[in-house]
Amino acid sequence: MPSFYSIDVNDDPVKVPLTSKLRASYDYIVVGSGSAGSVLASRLSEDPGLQVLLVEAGPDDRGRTNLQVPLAGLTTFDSSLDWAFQTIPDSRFQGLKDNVNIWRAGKVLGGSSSINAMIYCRGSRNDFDRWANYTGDETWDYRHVLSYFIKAEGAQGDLRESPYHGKSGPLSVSRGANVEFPNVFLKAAEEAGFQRNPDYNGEHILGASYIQRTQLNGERMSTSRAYLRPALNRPNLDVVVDAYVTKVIIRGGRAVGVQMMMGSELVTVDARLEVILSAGAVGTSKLLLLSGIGPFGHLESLGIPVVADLPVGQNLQDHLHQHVTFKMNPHIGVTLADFTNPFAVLGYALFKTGPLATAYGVEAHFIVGLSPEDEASDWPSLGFEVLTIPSSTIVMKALNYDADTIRELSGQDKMTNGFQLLATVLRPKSRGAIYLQSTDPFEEPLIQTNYLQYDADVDVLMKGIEIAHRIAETPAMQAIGAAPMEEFAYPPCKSYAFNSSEFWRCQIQSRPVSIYHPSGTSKMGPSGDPTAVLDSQLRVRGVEGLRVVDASVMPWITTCNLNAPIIMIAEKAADMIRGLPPLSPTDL
Ligand SMILES: Cc1cc2nc3c(=O)[nH]c(=O)nc-3n(C[C@H](O)[C@H](O)[C@H](O)COP(=O)(O)OP(=O)(O)OC[C@H]3O[C@@H](n4cnc5c(N)ncnc54)[C@H](O)[C@@H]3O)c2cc1C
Repeated sequence: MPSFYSIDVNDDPVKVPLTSKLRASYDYIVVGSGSAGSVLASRLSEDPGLQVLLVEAGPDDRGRTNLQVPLAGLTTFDSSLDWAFQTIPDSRFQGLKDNVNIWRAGKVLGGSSSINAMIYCRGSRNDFDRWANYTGDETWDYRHVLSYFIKAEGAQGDLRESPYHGKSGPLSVSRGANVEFPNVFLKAAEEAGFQRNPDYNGEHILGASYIQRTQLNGERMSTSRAYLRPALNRPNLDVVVDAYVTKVIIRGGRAVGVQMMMGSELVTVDARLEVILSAGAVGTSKLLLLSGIGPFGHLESLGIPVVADLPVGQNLQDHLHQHVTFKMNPHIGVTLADFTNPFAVLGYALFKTGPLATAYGVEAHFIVGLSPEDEASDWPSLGFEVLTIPSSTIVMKALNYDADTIRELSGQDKMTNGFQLLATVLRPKSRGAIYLQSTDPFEEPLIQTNYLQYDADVDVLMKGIEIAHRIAETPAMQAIGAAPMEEFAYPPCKSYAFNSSEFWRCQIQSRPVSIYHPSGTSKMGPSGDPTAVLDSQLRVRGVEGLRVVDASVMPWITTCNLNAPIIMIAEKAADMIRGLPPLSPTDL
């Protein structure tokens, strides 16, 4: 990390100490401090009559500049702050090192919200209406959950004027272009026949828009910063870090506590009311399975006594993307050199804008419904994250491209100006699963993605590639010299004519990459549905005192990024757990 990054952007100079002494028991134990867990711990401990423990496997996030300066977040990949889960090798994925996807996930206070690209996008109205129809619980419909999105949000700038946005919640959301390129992109999208959308979290989601970010004054707004730090002084909230939960203790069909490793010590803490798992889709699946809650046959094969026979780990969904990469002439985006460019660093230090304020270079969002019905009902199936940064060895390593590709493409590090359109399948048909390898809680789980199981998912990516090229051919793009990067081909695909459909099918099949949205592995559902793990109050079926609140609970993945909906889920869950009535629905 260059020394320039010693700019102090820590907003907690007092550094309230985290808990050092554990009590023997708490009313609620929340496992995992990510997008969901930090929200829950904060909201539950608003009631001074409740004692709450938040347990996090990773360290404190405060004082770490790379978790605060948006562009520097890239340096967390493959560091001790990244779980870097590996999927089961798939021989189709020859363009990836060892044929695996590496799933980035935050292992630190704030979880993945501390290392993500900060895009704030709630999803389509239809996503939530479908959850409500399926569960039979109307409080999951859009009009109800919108009240929780609004409660969470502290919108900045012009967003505050919209009734769809919240003004006084803890989670700052800002928008703004930090570099010039998104202006060109939005003009080009219009020239290609797509609508501009002034606010994809407003009345409609479809269209091309400037990005909205979980950011305040150019700094990252993780859930740790937004929710946890203001609550650290509460005497009824204890937070332990570097504490790895190994199982939920269940006695007589009731969750009564957790077991965790703290250093070399195995510690047990009791829960008087509930244990709440917010360890992310992978972490929560592992913990439930280790605790005897999962598919009977799988648990039995490992010799784990079965507490509840439930489809934990099944229904795994993720958003998969294909990079489409272009060069351009002017310096109107972000370049690798900006990391150390004194002007960029000084500009950020003084004004908190410029390339360093962009998270991984994402500056615009472009969301498309591919059929006339989806267009009419405002339900996307294809999305683009618009990255104003060219590809590079750093990016390719993060995506786990194989050594041949990285060697072949290493010349790109010298390329200064370029952009990437990440065509993403937003409503995947493919379903994967998470299993245990063994009963060792420290062993990696088995993650079977089943990516591209259905041609329909490949077709969405193909359509995305076509649209990306259409946009690059517009007058606005031609004026900046936009041109596809032929040399960005995965070597075996070079035998096909560049840009032919065979070429792109080959690229997609050999190198499909996640945007790190695993979800759905402990879905909520209606009573009597054997495919559901939770009821619509997020309680684990057949076990008392145990809930799941994180990405796992989604019956269907939402059609945009996941941080915002997970925060909404946690806000809503906090009211359920405290026995408060749900917020009234909006009339929007
Ligand atoms: C690199 C990256 C970029 C992304 N970009 C975006 C984006 O721009 N916008 C967006 O909306 N979404 C984005 N996402 C996705 C989004 O951030 C995640 O979907 C979301 O944060 C997941 O929330 P969660 O609460 O389910 O899990 P997490 O936030 O991952 O939290 C789980 C927490 O549990 C802890 N934990 C796990 N196991 C244990 C255990 N056994 N004991 C104790 N603690 C444990 C983990 O360390 C972690 O802190 C991105 C994700 C990544 C990784």
